[in-house]
Amino acid sequence: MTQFESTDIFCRVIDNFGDAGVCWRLARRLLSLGVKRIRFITDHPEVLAKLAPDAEKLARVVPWDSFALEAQKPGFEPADLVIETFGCRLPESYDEALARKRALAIAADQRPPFYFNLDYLSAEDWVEESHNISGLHPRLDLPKLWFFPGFTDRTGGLLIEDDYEAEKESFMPGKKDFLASLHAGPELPTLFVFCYPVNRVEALAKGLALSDKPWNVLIAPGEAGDKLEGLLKTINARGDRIRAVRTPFLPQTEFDRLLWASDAGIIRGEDSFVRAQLAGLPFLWSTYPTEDHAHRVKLDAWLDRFVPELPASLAERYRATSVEWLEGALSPEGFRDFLEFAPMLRPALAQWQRKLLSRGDLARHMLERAQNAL
Ligand SMILES: Cc1cn([C@H]2C[C@H](O)[C@@H](COP(=O)(O)OP(=O)(O)O[C@H]3O[C@@H](C)[C@H](O)[C@@H](O)[C@H]3O)O2)c(=O)[nH]c1=O
Repeated sequence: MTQFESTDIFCRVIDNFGDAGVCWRLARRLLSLGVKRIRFITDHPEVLAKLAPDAEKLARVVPWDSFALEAQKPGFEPADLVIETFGCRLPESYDEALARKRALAIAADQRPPFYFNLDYLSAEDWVEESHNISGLHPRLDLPKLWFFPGFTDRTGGLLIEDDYEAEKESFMPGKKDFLASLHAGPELPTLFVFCYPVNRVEALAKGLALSDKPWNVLIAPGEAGDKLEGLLKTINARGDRIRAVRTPFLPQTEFDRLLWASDAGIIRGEDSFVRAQLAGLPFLWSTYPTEDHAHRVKLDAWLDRFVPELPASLAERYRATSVEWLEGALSPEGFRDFLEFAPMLRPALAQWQRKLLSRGDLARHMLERAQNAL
């Protein structure tokens, strides 16, 4: 669908996997929509390599510093479509080359390059006001468009593969085999846990022990997972009811399987949060923790949008559990309660998922926006 031949995506990794995770998912979407050449410029290529061992086959992955030097050389050519992510600030040499390319194109009456800043996801109201707003470079004649992902029609939407539903459908008959391949019990209810070290996994461990069912617990790699695994070992020493499984770090293209195979989840950050919603998985969100407590604002904003989908009997229960989990105040009984009511969240989550799908895909919206500017 695209008239853009080349794209440069700039990705700085603050920490963890979400920055590269979102940028790479965007890159894959753009490739599937017909963008031919992608340069993926990142200060942490090793994070990308973990998420996408095949990245080099699909894009040219370039370390940030060497690219900044490359951009200073005569004859350097910026892409037609340029995507800064999360306000990561492009090398000055690149902005200058881009401004030159733009000026030349305009002088020759040709299509100028298009420049986005793709920002973080939030359900807060201000996002609608800030989305799709153009700003100027402080020094150069170089406009840039601020694009925000989001949950409403007045935002850019979410990254959603065209074949998302088909992939899920073709996975589901093999769900038990997948669980068995992870050494989880194929017949047991399954909880997936991917959270931060600040989150109080003690409540999870004790709540699982209180549940009247034995559970599989798929524990993602990381410090919080190490702690949960240790706690579950102690609990199992007293009863051996919980099947704790450390999952390997799966390539991003396989990450959804963990969600599809689960009955409930603890997810985090931005990308796994979106994927859980697309999967219709009952979850508690470990919002990325920040010192200014913006994580609580983000959670409340999302709950304000989602909770009205729930029947009255569940609405406050889900909101309170979500907030208590984020604030480290959830009791073991509260978590056991979540495990019990999680299946009842499914119909509302399915309705929410349909709404998200109907809003269309962020990458497609970006391409349409850039093309409409021509
Ligand atoms: C556990 C696992 C995750 N993943 C992927 C899924 C996601 O793309 C990525 C995790 O990203 P997230 O869910 O966003 O969580 P995250 O916590 O890793 O990412 C972040 O959150 C952002 C909001 C912050 O800005 C970032 O700085 C960063 O901290 O890792 C795999 O591909 N395989 C795996 O096995």
